[in-house]
Amino acid sequence: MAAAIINLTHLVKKFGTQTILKDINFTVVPGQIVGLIGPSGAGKSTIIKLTLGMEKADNGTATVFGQTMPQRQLLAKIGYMAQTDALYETLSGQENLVFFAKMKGLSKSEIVHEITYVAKVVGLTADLNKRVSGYSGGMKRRLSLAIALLGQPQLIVLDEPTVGIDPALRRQVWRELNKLRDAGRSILITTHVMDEAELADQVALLLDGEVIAFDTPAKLKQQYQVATIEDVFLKAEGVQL
Ligand SMILES: Nc1ncnc2c1ncn2[C@@H]1O[C@H](COP(=O)(O)OP(=O)(O)OP(=O)(O)O)[C@@H](O)[C@H]1O
Repeated sequence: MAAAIINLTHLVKKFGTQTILKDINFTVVPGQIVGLIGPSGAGKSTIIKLTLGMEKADNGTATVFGQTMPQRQLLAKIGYMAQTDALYETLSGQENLVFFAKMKGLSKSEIVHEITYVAKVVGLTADLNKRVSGYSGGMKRRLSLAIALLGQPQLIVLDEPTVGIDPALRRQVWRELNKLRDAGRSILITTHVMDEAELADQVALLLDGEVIAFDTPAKLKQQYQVATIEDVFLKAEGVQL
């Protein structure tokens, strides 16, 4: 098995007296899409922040490319889309993309090529010259996703990327994620959309501070004797089906 790109071992995170994450263990290997699902407030974003070194664990380790984050030299290898957009509202979509492409250290010719590609993936080509302050919520999410994809990063971490994205475009985004996975990239994605979780290679089911299941969607459905990932989720929560 290829070396893990993300490796989470016995992660514990507390906020005040509340233990949000009790013992989190899973890996993401090259050429794999891992979908992290769990109820609202379960700690999905917190896992991502611990992974990327934006929060500090109370116990356990999180490594990315074998190192504890943050590591400046690894940032160009990672595309991250946060749950809340961090965009320059007074700049156009194009100007935002150029800014972040430069931050990632892309060359002038790469910038032109990469912006054309990512804008097409998220369906923003025609809107690139508009100011972001005039974008809808969905357009802002799409721009954030485009920024995460810039520079063909080896690891892509997406926190609820398809909120506010219509079904046709969501499919297009997933087609692209599959292509990136097939090219050997690693993708960690959190989602509330259960039929989206079915598209991941491995699903990590987060409940009560632990990953209670980590398997392919097919195996999870078999294990829980249900037809959909939504039902796996409900059954795991103890809901009578
Ligand atoms: N900086 C913080 N200080 C205190 N509590 C926090 C902090 N960050 C997160 N929490 C709490 O930790 C819990 C997990 O939050 P988190 O955002 O990781 O959940 P989530 O699974 O991503 O939720 P959602 O799906 O609604 O985005 C929540 O109860 C939240 O209120």
